[in-house]
Amino acid sequence: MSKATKDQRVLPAPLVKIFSYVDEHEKKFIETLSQAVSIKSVSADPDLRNDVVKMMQWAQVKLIELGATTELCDIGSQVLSGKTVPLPPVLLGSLGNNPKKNTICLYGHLDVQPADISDGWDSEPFILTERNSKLYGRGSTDDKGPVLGWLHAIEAYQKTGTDLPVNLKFVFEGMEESGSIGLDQLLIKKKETFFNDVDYVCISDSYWLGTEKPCLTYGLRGMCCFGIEIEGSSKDLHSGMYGGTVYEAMSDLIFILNQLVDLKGNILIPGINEDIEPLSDKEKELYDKIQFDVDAYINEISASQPLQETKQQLLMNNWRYPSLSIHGIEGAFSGPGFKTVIPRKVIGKFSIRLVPNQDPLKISKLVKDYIKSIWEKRQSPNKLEIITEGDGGNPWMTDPFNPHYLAAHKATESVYNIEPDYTRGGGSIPVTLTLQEVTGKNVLLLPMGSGDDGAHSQNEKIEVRNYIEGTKLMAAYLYEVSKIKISSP
Ligand SMILES: NCC(=O)N[C@@H](Cc1c[nH]cn1)C(=O)O
Ligand SMILES: [Zn+2]
Ligand SMILES: [Zn+2]
Repeated sequence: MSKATKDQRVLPAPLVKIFSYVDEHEKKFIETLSQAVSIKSVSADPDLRNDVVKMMQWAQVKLIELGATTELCDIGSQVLSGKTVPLPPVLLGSLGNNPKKNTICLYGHLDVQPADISDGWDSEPFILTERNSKLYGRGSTDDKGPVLGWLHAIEAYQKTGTDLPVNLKFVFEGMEESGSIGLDQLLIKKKETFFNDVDYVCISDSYWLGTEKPCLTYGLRGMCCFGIEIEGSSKDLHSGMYGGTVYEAMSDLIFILNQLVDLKGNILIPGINEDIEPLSDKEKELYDKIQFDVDAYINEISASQPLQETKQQLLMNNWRYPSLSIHGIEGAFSGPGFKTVIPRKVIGKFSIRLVPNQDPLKISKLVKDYIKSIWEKRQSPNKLEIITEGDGGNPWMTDPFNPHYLAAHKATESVYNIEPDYTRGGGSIPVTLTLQEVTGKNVLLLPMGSGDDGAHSQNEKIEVRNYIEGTKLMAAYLYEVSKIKISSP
């Protein structure tokens, strides 16, 4: 038995039951997301490291409840803000080992970006709050909602008595928002064992371009994070007593930060654009076809105007050219009012998003050489140190015209009754290229959330529609990907 969807597209019979189950369990699925959001799994904060561990253990219980075999893998420790802290374990899981079924590896992350109501949230970031069919909370869309989507899609198969048509391998980490430190080494170690029978990899950790049209993501930028540490004295100083008598660390830092990028976003580091792939006519055409409303994009964030005039230029700048962003200054006074102090040590933090062909190590060297050359000119007696976070993340891009993307395309049509757009993303998921390399198989990025979800920002949310239809999309994807005939080598 099968059922026709709105525009008479025929929905395969197992999906009819599964979709109904998902609709009937909307409240329960939201409640589970609310539990996940309540765990403050901020990977950047050493004081919250236990919460990230708790989050990983919570997810392990969920996988076990679905019948998966699991392992929490120790990946060592890191030095964070001067303290040695253990890295959160990576959760690996397996469900099913039928040699006749395709094996799909699902990756997601359970750590989140920092958040505090004082940053300007309208409700507590770690209490999932529903307003106008939108679920607000840190991690709701990045990436706890999508991870739960997979678990709920599997539950829907099981509870409706539908045979899960694929074997699954799970890779859930707790350090993605902090450079995925330690993950690559573990995955490379497991290449011949855990990953040896994987046929496809799917990651749900990107977003639609806009708010209405579903997308399949086929490219991501990479990333390098830097800290410029300048130390001027052994303690903060009264600016009345010491102002005019010492070389100030903050002025040195601003001098450097101001020479990284110009008003139009051009990166001022010599050689930075050397390896960027030239734009072909074929690629140029792709940007014309994409549905993207520049005004809506800019209005949604209440910015005054875009950096580029046209849709095409804006998309290219976000997807195929590198960008440099300055994020903050550790050690600088940032509270209300005036604290008339000269900070003793400041760390300016910035990152560069990298594009295909750019190598994080090469870029790192260019950046360090450039900062040293500026520092030389400054002739300050203060101490300078350049800090990097991990090894940086590689950019990733795939050719989406293959059976795997076609399966996701069909799944999208089953749920949304519309063909997805094929888009790239400006963000980074460092593990994408590693998963492609350790499995030797195609990686698909299947977004659940919408372009205005505000990941990393105040009032991050996922719409109930995206959460629930996205769960159906994952179930439909597992159905479609199971149908791909893979010839044995
Ligand atoms: N949803 C993916 C994501 O947000 N990734 C982060 C990765 C990151 C953060 N710090 C270092 N790497 C991103 O900012 O793109
Ligand atoms: Zn994410
Ligand atoms: Zn993120």
